[in-house]
Amino acid sequence: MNDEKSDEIVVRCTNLGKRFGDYWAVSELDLTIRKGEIYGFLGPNGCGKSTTIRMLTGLLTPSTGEVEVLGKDVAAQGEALKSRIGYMTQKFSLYGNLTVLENLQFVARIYGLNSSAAQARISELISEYDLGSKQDVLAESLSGGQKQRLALATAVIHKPALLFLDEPTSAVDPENRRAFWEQLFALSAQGTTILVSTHYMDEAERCHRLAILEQGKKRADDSPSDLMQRLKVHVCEISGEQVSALKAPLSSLPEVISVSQIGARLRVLVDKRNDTPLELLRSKIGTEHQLDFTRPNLEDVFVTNTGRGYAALA
Ligand SMILES: Nc1ncnc2c1ncn2[C@@H]1O[C@H](COP(=O)(O)OP(=O)(O)OP(=O)(O)O)[C@@H](O)[C@H]1O
Repeated sequence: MNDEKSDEIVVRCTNLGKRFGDYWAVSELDLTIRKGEIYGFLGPNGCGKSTTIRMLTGLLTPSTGEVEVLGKDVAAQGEALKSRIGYMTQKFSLYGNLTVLENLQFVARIYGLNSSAAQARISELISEYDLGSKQDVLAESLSGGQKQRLALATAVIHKPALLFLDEPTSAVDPENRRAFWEQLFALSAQGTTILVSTHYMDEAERCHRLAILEQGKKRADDSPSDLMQRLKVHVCEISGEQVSALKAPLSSLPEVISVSQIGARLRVLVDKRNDTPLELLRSKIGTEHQLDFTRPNLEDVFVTNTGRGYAALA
């Protein structure tokens, strides 16, 4: 995002909900997303990320609520928005039996670019997304990372103001994921607003702002650093011999929200309403192990805003 933060609101929805039969896949969702932001939806499988994105793009009609995108009411003016938004799904909607170049030419035609504009834009994208050596290769023969780059290139061919990415990196390795995020930051710096769904913490941490979703409801919504700062738990770490034996006794403490093992260490989240967490844990584990506070991370935010953590701290 540009350093100069924009206040222009690109997506606003209130009380958004979607019911399938008796089941509310999304409910009571309020969102405000500003120009140039990379806004993340973080949540487990089935929490309603794709359903929300499909409602925001106008592909799915909401059961409740209103959605305004780029200043237009999606229900009434959805058609006018199509040329201003881009959408990339986890399945990379590419034509496997067309080459890289043919995929780009085809999508350029769909968006109504005339042939000289299309040619110029396609050469720009081929160079920007490093597809030069692959332009005559069938899309189905590309590697996961190359498919992802081509899918992003097709999603932005018409320079959309708003880009929706539904779990765009689930099929690629960490190096490709990092490179992909560099491309997202470049788009954001040019003013493109990006909404990205993910269940990867490292990816969520890169977003300017995040909504944590669970069972179709928004549990929290802020910048990753503010979410970490506002944690309702103390984050403690225990190291030493055979820490796994400590898991059960620590979990039995009502003040302990979660205990998770990371290698030879235990990460223990203690309700912040307890003022003396180290004393509390020490009383349970004895004197053999090292015990101290440690820096919070986004996983702590996730654990405390979903499931048992959410119920215990609400
Ligand atoms: N067309 C549909 N008919 C019935 N139920 C649906 C439909 N689409 C989604 N659902 C249900 O709504 C819930 C939310 O689904 P959604 O695909 O939005 O979740 P998600 O967070 O994107 O999950 P994932 O990470 O697995 O893609 C799920 O329980 C799903 O089964």
